[in-house]
Amino acid sequence: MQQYSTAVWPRRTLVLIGFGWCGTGCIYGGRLGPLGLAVVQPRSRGAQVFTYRELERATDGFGEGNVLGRGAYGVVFRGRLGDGTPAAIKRLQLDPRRQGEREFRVEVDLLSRMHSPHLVGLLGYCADQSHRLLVFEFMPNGSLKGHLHPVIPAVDVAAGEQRDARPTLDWQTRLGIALDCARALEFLHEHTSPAVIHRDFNCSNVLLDHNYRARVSDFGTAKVGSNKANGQVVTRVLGTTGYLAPEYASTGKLTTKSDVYSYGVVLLELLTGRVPVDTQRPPGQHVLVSWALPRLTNRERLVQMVDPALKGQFAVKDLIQVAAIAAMCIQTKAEYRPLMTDVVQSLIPIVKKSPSMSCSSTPARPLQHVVYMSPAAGSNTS
Ligand SMILES: Nc1ncnc2c1ncn2[C@@H]1O[C@H](COP(=O)(O)OP(=O)(O)OP(=O)(O)O)[C@@H](O)[C@H]1O
Repeated sequence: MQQYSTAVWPRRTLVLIGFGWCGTGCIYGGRLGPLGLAVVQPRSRGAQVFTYRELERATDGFGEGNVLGRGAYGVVFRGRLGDGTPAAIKRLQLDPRRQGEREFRVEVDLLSRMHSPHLVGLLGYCADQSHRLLVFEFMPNGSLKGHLHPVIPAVDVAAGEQRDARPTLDWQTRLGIALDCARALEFLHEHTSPAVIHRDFNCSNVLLDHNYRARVSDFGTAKVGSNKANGQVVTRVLGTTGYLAPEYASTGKLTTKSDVYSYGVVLLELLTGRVPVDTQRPPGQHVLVSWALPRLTNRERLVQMVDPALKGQFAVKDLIQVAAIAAMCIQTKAEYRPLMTDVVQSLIPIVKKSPSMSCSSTPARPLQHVVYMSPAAGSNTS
């Protein structure tokens, strides 16, 4: 029983009490609401609770035309809430082992407490009978993956189209995205106590707003670390192929440095436009990290490995600096990888050169700098 997070909805006001886990079950305190939430007085703005009917209305009955994307745990729909707010509504598919239920609880619990302009905000949720839905801020430019690695419809491939119709992200936009993501992870690792380890940082979990500013999403598999250095915990290996830090993949030993490795992979994707694992490429080029590593420290080979779409947009001096950051992040030895604060500080002067990017060390929206968390919160058994 511990830690408080707030959840507010128009008619009833909630504060979650003891929203924690004990083995496979949950412990709650106070008078119980839909999720076992205790009904008490408001403390701050938080996530709204929606009924299934409200979200059904918001998405025109979860129509196919409103599908924004599909992930491992469910389908995401575009919607408009009763007050007109645009939203992305994720309807979780609960499997027989109720895997989705655990992700739902972790996501509601963590995002109700953590507020940063670099994380996708949770507007609310629905736990009506067996329905589990999460309501997020709508990010009009979708995922970074959709921009870097667009899926070309089969019909366009047949017609000889090589690329998605959307313009390719330019160098400065990519740098800005790299900085926003670094700040998101810095917030989780260093401004939250104990640290939160995202555990599945990859380019499909980076979403872009109307200005192509990035925010990190998908906290369903996140872990709250211990109070040890880097919040080390030993856990079941979850995550996405190509992004897993070697020590985590082989031993399950998870630290904030596992996220730093995944960040390095995303940085490589931004630089090269390549996916982390591509078995269609010639031998020796299947795994992005192994292909890129020797090139990152060789000026000539480095320039050649950059996404051809970025030709003529960058100064080689800046490229070398970004490559050096990527090389540090993907080091095999976790302890040699930098802290995300170091990454942020290294990127700021490079991004600053662009007049279009805001890169003051104070974010545009006030950052809630320290969020004290119970170690049990988010400590899902997986
Ligand atoms: N807040 C949002 N605003 C706009 N689009 C979103 C939002 N959240 C998700 N999407 C879209 O829905 C897609 C699916 O998201 P989801 O989080 O379910 O899965 P994923 O991250 O792509 O994959 P996985 O769950 O396997 O990690 C995203 O790739 C994105 O295109």
